[in-house]
Amino acid sequence: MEAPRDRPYPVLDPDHSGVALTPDQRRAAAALRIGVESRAYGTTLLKGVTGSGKTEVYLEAVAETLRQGRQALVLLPEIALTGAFLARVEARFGAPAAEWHSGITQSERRRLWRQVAEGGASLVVGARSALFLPFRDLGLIVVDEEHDSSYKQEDGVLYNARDMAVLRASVEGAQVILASATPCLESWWNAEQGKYARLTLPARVGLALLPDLQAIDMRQEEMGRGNWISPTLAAAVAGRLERGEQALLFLNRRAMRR
Ligand SMILES: Nc1ncnc2c1ncn2[C@@H]1O[C@H](COP(=O)(O)OP(=O)(O)OP(=O)(O)O)[C@@H](O)[C@H]1O
Repeated sequence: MEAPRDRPYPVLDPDHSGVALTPDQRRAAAALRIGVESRAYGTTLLKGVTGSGKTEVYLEAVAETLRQGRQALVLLPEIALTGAFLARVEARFGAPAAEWHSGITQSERRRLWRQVAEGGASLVVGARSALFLPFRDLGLIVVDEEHDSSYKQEDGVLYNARDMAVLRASVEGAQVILASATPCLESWWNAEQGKYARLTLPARVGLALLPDLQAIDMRQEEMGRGNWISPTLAAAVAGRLERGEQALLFLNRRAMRR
């Protein structure tokens, strides 16, 4: 007897809602739609500053995949698998996507595994291991924040989900979209070589302004012995504190092992 947990996922409506895209977004979405329509393999690097509307654009490619009756997979770095993204997908397609990550229960896993194989799950949002699900007819893989180091599995079987996505898509006749504001060098090089198509969203949507950025060249700084904060940075922080404001310093948590 079929257990209730093995019921199919709700059907997503590719035309449920959507924002009016900007001309840059429209151009990028049209190129991605053509790729999906081809039902053939292809990889596109979708580059755009934070807030340039990359997600809206790749959701259009997901919509086209659904129209084609094929399945789509959106990979997110583990940490980004938040309710906010799932809520956004649900608002776009009128029903929730299937979720795959380490936090779901064993029975959900079983349900998803079976439904993916039977075609009862048309959109999966997941962490890197979702790449190994037995999709019946996979038409699109989106790797969001493709530069993120959490796509690298470093214990047991070593692999990078970004590369596996490209490999799987080439086997399945599917499209890959690598989305990032700061693509990794490997993807950039593949685009330069013409192996990947490249689409760029040059501007933020709406009135949002980019912050002022300044790179400090440490070779030009007069660093005291044992000091690792440059005088320029120290002065910038002090200036903010004097004005009663706050400052936040980020450190890279994951140092590359040598
Ligand atoms: N054409 C549009 N009209 C109105 N709002 C839009 C449009 N495109 C995107 N937005 C909104 O702008 C914000 C940023 O868009 P989106 O998340 O797609 O950008 P992004 O490039 O994917 O950002 P990130 O790099 O942070 O992932 C979102 O709140 C989104 O709903």
